[in-house]
Amino acid sequence: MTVHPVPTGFPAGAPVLDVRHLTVRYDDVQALDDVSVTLAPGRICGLIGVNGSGKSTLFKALMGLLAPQSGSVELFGRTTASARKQGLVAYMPQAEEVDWTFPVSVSDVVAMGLYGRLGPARRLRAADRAAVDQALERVGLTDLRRRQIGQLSGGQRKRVFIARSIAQDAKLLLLDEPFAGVDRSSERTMTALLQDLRDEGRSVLVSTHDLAGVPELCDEAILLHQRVLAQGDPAAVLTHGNLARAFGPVYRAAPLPPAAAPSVVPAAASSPTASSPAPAPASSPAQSAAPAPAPIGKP
Ligand SMILES: Nc1ncnc2c1ncn2[C@@H]1O[C@H](COP(=O)(O)OP(=O)(O)OP(=O)(O)O)[C@@H](O)[C@H]1O
Repeated sequence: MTVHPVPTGFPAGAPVLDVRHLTVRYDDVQALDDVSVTLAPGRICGLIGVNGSGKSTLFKALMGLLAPQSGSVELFGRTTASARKQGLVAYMPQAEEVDWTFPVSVSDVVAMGLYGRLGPARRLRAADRAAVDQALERVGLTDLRRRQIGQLSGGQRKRVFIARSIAQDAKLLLLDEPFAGVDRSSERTMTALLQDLRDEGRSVLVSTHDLAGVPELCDEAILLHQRVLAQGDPAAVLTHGNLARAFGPVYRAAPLPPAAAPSVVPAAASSPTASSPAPAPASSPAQSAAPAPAPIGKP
């Protein structure tokens, strides 16, 4: 398959993701405070942070699923709505946000990645069916294509979403904890797959609690704690000092070198409200509406 890593006319070297001064609140909870990040084409960026540090909120803001109080998001130099309409971006929400009982098969879900380019009847043409088949084959799920989506293992479900983004030919993948609940073997398979997609010129923003896997998987990392504490080369970002700032007392009580870090950072690690380096400004306007859950039918 010929892959065009960025849309035609997109300036060479421009960031595919450009977030500036993004601030998001849920009523009295400050989730993101003045977050600015960029991502270049053909890069995998790990998004690291304690539970509650704002990772999922950032993904939802990038997808336009919630409205920030201030700041801007550009994907491929355009609005999120425009990038989504053109199928440039694919999003894998956290597993608990997906209704796995939805009566659709594995191949139905993968085909949903094509909806943006189908007519209102959503009838698949031969080329569309071929794209679904190729995507399923690429993630190793051809044999399970007729299964109801909920009848898959955790790792297989994650691969369905990656297949959907491949069928869609998304240039930017936003993956919220794709390794959660996935065994080591599936994690290795997914790591190789994401690196292949990266090598085709696609970009990936991936949140993970697996600190030990970051240097192998990622070209760069962002350490988030309401604010961006550090962004850059994983070795420069995942230092003792930065990890202690990001993870608080739990990390300080049992510091570990990144290479030997536990595969899952304890969920009991301090929340931003417990050891916030970025206290919420009292004057920020409140956001009362919770973001809409990501239905399985929307790429
Ligand atoms: N719908 C909501 N309404 C109110 N507060 C929310 C809502 N969603 C998230 N929050 C709060 O916003 C903050 C950031 O949450 P978010 O889910 O973005 O963190 P996270 O880094 O993704 O956490 P985790 O690693 O546990 O998934 C937390 O304090 C959380 O409790």
